[in-house]
Amino acid sequence: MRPTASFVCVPSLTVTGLALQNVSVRFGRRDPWVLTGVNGVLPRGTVTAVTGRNGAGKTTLLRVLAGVLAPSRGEVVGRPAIVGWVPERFPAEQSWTTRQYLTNVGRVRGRTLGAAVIDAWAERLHLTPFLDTRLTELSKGTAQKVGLVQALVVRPDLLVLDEPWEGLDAATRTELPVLVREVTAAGGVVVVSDHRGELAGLRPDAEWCLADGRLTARATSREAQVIEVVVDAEEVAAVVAWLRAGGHVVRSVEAAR
Ligand SMILES: Nc1ncnc2c1ncn2[C@@H]1O[C@H](COP(=O)(O)OP(=O)(O)OP(=O)(O)O)[C@@H](O)[C@H]1O
Repeated sequence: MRPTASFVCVPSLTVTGLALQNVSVRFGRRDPWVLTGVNGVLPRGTVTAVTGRNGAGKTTLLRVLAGVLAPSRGEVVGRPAIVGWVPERFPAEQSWTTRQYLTNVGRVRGRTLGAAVIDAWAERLHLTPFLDTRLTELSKGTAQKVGLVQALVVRPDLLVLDEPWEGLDAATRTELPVLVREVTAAGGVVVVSDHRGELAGLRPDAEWCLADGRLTARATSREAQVIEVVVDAEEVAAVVAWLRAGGHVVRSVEAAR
């Protein structure tokens, strides 16, 4: 049977800010409520972690935020125009090659993604050898990386990541916090779910814990320390950019004594 095409695709709204207002979800009229009256604000330029045990409703909440699931009650206000949605399992049952898929992602989202843009993203996530491979022939981890790229390549103002570590190799896991901070550095909102305690590297600004359909939010306390770093003069710009992308504050740059 010919594989069917499916994009990880979300609706667009042109509004500012992002908040959940009394959001409740159940999947059938007789089903139990998965989320009950959830409220929360996601400020621009921040990372929010959604935690909770298996079945607590993390994926459901993320799908509502991304706009791929309509809440039964309540609403999401201020969803930005460009949303990157990374589902827990990338739908790889499609006949396109990686390059064709990413090109079509751009078309569906109203963007022309030139070969150079796709090549650059592929190189960054070590996907270059797989650009001409059909999605159906990719390993699970490689398909997950395509899932990551399809969300990032459109430069999202809201990036929603559902258990993004699943199946990723060590190099991509290390790169993930840098990718996330590039979105927040541009003023974007990032929401990420986790049930295995892998969030430390992302250094989220807030944690939303789900239990019994309700949400407990808390700001994460991060103790700051100041370090002095000596680098070659020609590397200053690159190192400053890298530190900022990682969410660090660069206080000053001065000549070494
Ligand atoms: N499409 C659906 N139809 C019916 N019930 C669903 C559907 N999607 C999720 N559920 C139910 O909603 C509840 C929450 O599921 P959800 O996937 O949001 O939890 P989760 O916290 O992401 O779990 P996990 O950590 O295992 O991924 C579960 O009881 C699940 O069975």
